[in-house]
Amino acid sequence: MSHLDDLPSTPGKYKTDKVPPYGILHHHRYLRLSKLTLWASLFLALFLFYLVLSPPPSPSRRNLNDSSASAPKYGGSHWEKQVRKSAHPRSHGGLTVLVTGAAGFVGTHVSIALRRRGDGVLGLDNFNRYYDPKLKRARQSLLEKSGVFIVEGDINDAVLLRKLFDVVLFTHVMHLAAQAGVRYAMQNPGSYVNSNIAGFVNLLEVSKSANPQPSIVWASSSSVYGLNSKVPFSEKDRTDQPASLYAATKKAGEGIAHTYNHIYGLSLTGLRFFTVYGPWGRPDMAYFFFTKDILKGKTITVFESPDKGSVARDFTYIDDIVKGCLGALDTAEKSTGSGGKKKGPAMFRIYNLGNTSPVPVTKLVTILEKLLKMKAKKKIMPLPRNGDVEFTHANITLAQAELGYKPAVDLETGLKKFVKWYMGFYTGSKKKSSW
Ligand SMILES: O=C(O)[C@H]1O[C@H](OP(=O)(O)OP(=O)(O)OC[C@H]2O[C@@H](n3ccc(=O)[nH]c3=O)[C@H](O)[C@@H]2O)[C@H](O)[C@@H](O)[C@@H]1O
Repeated sequence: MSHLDDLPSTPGKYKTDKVPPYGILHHHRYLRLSKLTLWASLFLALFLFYLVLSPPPSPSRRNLNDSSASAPKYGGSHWEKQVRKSAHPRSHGGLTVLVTGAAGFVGTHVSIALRRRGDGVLGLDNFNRYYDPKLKRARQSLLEKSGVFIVEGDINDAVLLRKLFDVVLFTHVMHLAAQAGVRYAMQNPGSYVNSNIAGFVNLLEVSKSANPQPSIVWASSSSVYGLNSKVPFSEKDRTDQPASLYAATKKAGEGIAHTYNHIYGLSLTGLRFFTVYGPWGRPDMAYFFFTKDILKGKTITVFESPDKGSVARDFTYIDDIVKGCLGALDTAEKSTGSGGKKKGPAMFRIYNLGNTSPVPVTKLVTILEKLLKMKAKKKIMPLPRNGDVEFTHANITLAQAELGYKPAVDLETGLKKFVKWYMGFYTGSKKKSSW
């Protein structure tokens, strides 16, 4: 057995042996060992010297989703000024909100709504390439016009997050940055773990250590109901049968959030969104790419359930979702901890934000055909085993009672607004939507 075998596996517990006081043989062996130790120390010193001198790895390189391999785009007095200005509320008593995923679909709408009513909003987004970053950049321009600055960075970058909390005393975090999409989870499972689990934990870690701790509202998903067949879905129903990795990471997020609420006194509110759609939406969602494909004369695939029935979704219009998000922010109590220490129990809430009227996907197609004045080329296919569930239907009693949430837009009205925006944005049609 070499002396190296004696090294304990736990770092920091290693103690050097004393000089053996016996026998010449042992003495020679000791001299050889001392030389070895000397060389090892020299090598260690050089290695440490190299570590001190070499720059830390760029956070963007540690991040699977990041769109750029360049150095982080933050820091400096000009940057800090922009951050402070954007986060500063214009109205007395306004909130100071960090919106993660601000260049995303829901993030853009929520940021603009907050800014319009006088709250301070700072955006954070990594502009990844899950879908066309040009759309995200267009949303960014829109936000800039409203006075919302987006910091380009990742929720996994703890140094950046701590910096933001140093510069601004956020009262709230609206956490919308996530790897979305149900079916893509089969292609890129790591991205879901990276954003929806690791990124969320990173944000919670930084938030729990902040002083004051912010109140956090975050996006969960209707997909957590998975194979639950009891309708409409109520927050009390079982959520232990996810049908996709996406759903599993969103469900994990709810458990993780509960832990941080329990241990650190963070005020946390999870919103289970039900298939959100509307202007500036996500191109990976069916209503969006159906529109694109119908206009191009391309065949669309419409899934049907195993009993040949239609698959249905509780499609929820973006403006209704925004009202639910603002209601959640406004009713969120303060976190009770500070600097990583819990001082008392804090609120933990979960709400469904749906529309309460599921619509078959076949009906969605019929409405689009009418609005686009074009017949869709349809291919009906049995629902593949790709994570999709057959239907969703929200019970919103709780959100109605506690957040004042009241969805008001039906699918036809909402799609009309979406199509108007789509034509204006992609085809340059004159009939542009308001923003
Ligand atoms: O409610 C939610 O939590 C989720 O809503 C959507 O997920 P999903 O409802 O699956 O929305 P789409 O991907 O737009 O699909 C809508 C419907 O169209 C169907 N579909 C989709 C794609 C396709 O080619 N054909 C088709 O019939 C799906 O099976 C589904 O019933 C979002 O994409 C998720 O990010 C979100 O978390």
